[in-house]
Amino acid sequence: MAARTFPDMPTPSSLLSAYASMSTSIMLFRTMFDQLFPRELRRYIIDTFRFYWKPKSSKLTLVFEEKDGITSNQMYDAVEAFLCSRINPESERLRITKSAKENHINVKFADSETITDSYEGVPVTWTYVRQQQQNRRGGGGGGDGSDFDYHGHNVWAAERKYIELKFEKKYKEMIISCYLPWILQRSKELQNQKKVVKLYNLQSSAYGGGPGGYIESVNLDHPSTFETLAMDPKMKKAIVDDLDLFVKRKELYKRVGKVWKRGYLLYGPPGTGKSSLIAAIANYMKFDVYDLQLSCVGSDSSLKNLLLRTSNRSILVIEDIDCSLQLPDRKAPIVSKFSEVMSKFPEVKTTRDPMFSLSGLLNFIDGLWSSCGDERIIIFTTNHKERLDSALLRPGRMDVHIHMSYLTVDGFDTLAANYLNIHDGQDWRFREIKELIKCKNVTPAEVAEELLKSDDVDVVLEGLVKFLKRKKIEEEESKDGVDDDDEENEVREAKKVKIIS
Ligand SMILES: Nc1ncnc2c1ncn2[C@@H]1O[C@H](COP(=O)(O)OP(=O)(O)OP(=O)(O)O)[C@@H](O)[C@H]1O
Repeated sequence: MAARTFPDMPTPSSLLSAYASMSTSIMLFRTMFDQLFPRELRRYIIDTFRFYWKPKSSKLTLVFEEKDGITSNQMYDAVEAFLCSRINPESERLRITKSAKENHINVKFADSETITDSYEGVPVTWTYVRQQQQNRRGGGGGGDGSDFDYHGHNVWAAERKYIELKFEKKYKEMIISCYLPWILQRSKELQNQKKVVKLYNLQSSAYGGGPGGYIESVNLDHPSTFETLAMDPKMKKAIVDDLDLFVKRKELYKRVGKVWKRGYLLYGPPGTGKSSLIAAIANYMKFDVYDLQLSCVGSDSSLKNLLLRTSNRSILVIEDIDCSLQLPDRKAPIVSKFSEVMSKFPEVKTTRDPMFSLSGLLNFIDGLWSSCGDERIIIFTTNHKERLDSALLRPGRMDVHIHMSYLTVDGFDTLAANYLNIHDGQDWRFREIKELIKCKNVTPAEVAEELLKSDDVDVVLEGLVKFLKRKKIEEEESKDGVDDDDEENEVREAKKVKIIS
């Protein structure tokens, strides 16, 4: 059979000559283009051409930066928490962390690791990125571990962390208006389930707080809960109800234009459980605690930097406010430890504001959080409420005043159950102990100390009776001068939780 021929097929030699003439034309065009147009115009034409002819990607990438300026990015935190719950068996790289105080290992997303997820059937890809960036500033420094480059600039490495979300462009609306809000909600639920509450120590860099402020967190391993607190049961209930109401009222706060925050003032003698109550609130709410050392804040601006580093759903604690702020007048400047030290060396120039003021603190509580704070609790503690400036106590600043009293008989029942596992009626000495407690000012801390002295219940209770009797005698000896009315008032006050607003 004769071989079939294709008359329209170009022959190899015709293909070769077509290619040769085409390359000659291109070279000719290029030479003309180079000769006719100046360099800048050529570049402009080429860039425009490239812009319109670049193949368009059908994918969109959203970037979640760890920081938004100097404040933390709530969306990044939410996504990070959410992705920890999405780690699957296919993951190839995971980050493992554990601090000395933690008794479990944390498994986290490692850099460059990718996780695929889907929302309403739309596939999305998450990638975690960590980048070392070299920053440069002129002169000085070096003591913070940074280096100098060959121009004498101070160079230090900063880390940029971000998470990328990639998906088909056509789902942009759905991802932004449905998927991301769902992640925010989900991360909140996950946070509520989290077992570990963190404690951050807020102090400015001048006092060892690191370049931007606070030092690393530790787990708040405080065992105190509302069950273990020796406190009037009605008072406990009033506090728990107030906290529950506060978290439920997001919409109300928004509607009336108030910052979603609640201020508590805990006052009472030392050892009555103010710190224990803070820990109980943190454990109940699962909120992290930021302990602000006012005496370690150099100026209004470092206070601002510190407060901007705190996150939502947290408790800001300022203990012993009367000792931290020594001036009763809110307009008067408060010379901080830092300023006090620096004032002794006038030759040392400092770029810091010279003083830190109470009005700075108050403005912050009101102003700063109105722009970037949600679901915040602020707790002040003091042993001397009467020494505080009325500006601190007014509603809106300190909404609930809680008097932490000396031990009550109900409080003793709680301590006995916690420490000795015995209850009222199980031991004949309870009656005598309660009579002594009723007429004596004894703190829960003192009684707790006695209850720890032995494992033998008899030894402990006998020791406690002796301790209380001894205290009674001591107090009676030094009683002269103490007004009975004052004591009665104290007991009456003890039963109060004052909700101002
Ligand atoms: N109301 C209480 N219920 C249970 N334990 C308490 C209570 N008050 C004190 N304690 C015990 O006493 C210890 C010290 O109490 P805590 O530090 O909470 O008192 P405080 O009022 O904060 O004292 P300070 O004013 O000196 O800081 C606690 O660790 C706890 O063991």
